[in-house]
Amino acid sequence: MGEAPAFLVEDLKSNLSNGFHLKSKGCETAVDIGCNRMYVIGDPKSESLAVRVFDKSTNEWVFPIVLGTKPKASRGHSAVVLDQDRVLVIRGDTSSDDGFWFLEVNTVFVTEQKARLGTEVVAWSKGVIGEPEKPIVISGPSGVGKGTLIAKLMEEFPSMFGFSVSHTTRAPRNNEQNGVHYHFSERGAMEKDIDGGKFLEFAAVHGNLYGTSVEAVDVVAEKGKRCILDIDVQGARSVRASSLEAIFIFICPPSFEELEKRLRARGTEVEEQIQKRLRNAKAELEQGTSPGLFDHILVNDDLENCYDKLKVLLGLTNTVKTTPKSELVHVPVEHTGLKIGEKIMMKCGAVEQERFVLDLGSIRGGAPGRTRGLRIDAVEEPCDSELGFLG
Ligand SMILES: Nc1ncnc2c1ncn2[C@@H]1O[C@H](COP(=O)(O)OP(=O)(O)OP(=O)(O)O)[C@@H](O)[C@H]1O
Ligand SMILES: Nc1nc2c(ncn2[C@@H]2O[C@H](COP(=O)(O)O)[C@@H](O)[C@H]2O)c(=O)[nH]1
Repeated sequence: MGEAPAFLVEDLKSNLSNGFHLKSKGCETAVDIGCNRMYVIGDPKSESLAVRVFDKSTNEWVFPIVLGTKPKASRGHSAVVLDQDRVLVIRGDTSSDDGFWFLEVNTVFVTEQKARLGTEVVAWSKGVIGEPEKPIVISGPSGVGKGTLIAKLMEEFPSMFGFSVSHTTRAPRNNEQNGVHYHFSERGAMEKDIDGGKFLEFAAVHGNLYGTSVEAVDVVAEKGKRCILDIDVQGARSVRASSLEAIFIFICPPSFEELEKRLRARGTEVEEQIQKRLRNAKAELEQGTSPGLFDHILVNDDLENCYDKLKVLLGLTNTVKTTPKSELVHVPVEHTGLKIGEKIMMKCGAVEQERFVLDLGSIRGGAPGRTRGLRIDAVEEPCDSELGFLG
């Protein structure tokens, strides 16, 4: 689909038949993606960018289920239809690290959710400039030492890594805090959230439900940190199949006997649970060490030795690496975006001196995660006149 810059609510009024009246003013943007569908983004009463759909074939409003972390309402926004699947929403008065959001209306993920939920669904995916470091998925049987290794990593590199706090229906252990080690949840509430599409992955593990919410990963990314997920093999397989590109590491015990010893020595499980976890460990070890799922396998024999190997494969030896921050660009309240091929030509401000090009040519991912690989390029002067847009 070609260029389709945003138009404001006044335009929408004149486009809608049957005298439909919109009460709100100015804070809404309507985009027509074809197929008799008009998406209205924004609502002055809402703290986030709300979405509703006008079905032109029935002249009725549809209020979709909105999945993903929603962008906060901003002082002005615009929208550019990218294709029949996605709309790029540009928030005004923001910096570029929170300025570009994708509203997915027909992507594979959204289509699946529509079929599953039997209703209209849209999903937000935040646009990330550049190539952030991939999240790290760590799996392995219970008691192998995943948590111990992760704790060491977080302690040595506190500004670099953030832990994805999972939800679980398991009861907390004595030393565990809600919201820190897990979000301890009622099964019903967790199942409802799973049905509502709030989870990136979930699995029944040792008789309880565990899952990674999209928000858990977003919270870490929001802090500019690299996300670590401690999840079981089933969860790792789901993440592999999702749009989240991650590094997958499987931790093995030196022997089954040692695994049992560690699990017992930890003293957190009753005998029945220990037996269950050891039974499950056999299958996990088989799946985890078979080719295809994990990128790296580490044997946690001597803890320090294993930790050193983990640091080597994460490129952390010798130097404390900091994630390079791409240069931030300010997106003012007044701005316009025009789609030309894979690029969005941005002109900013009342006098339109600030200009840049948002390059979508390498984007990947998308809901239920983030859309990565956006690039901001400076505008080269000759293209102003060629494009007849900026000059
Ligand atoms: N290399 C090691 N040698 C000896 N003991 C270890 C080693 N690594 C971890 N441990 C100990 O083993 C026990 C289990 O470790 P940890 O709790 O980190 O396992 P886990 O894989 O996170 O388990 P779970 O999946 O049940 O959360 C802990 O008491 C920990 O101190
Ligand atoms: N699929 C998922 N597995 C998870 C998640 N969070 C933790 N886990 C795994 O569960 C077992 C048991 O953990 P415990 O804390 O009860 O000992 C362990 O293998 C974890 O890796 C999750 O969000 N999804």
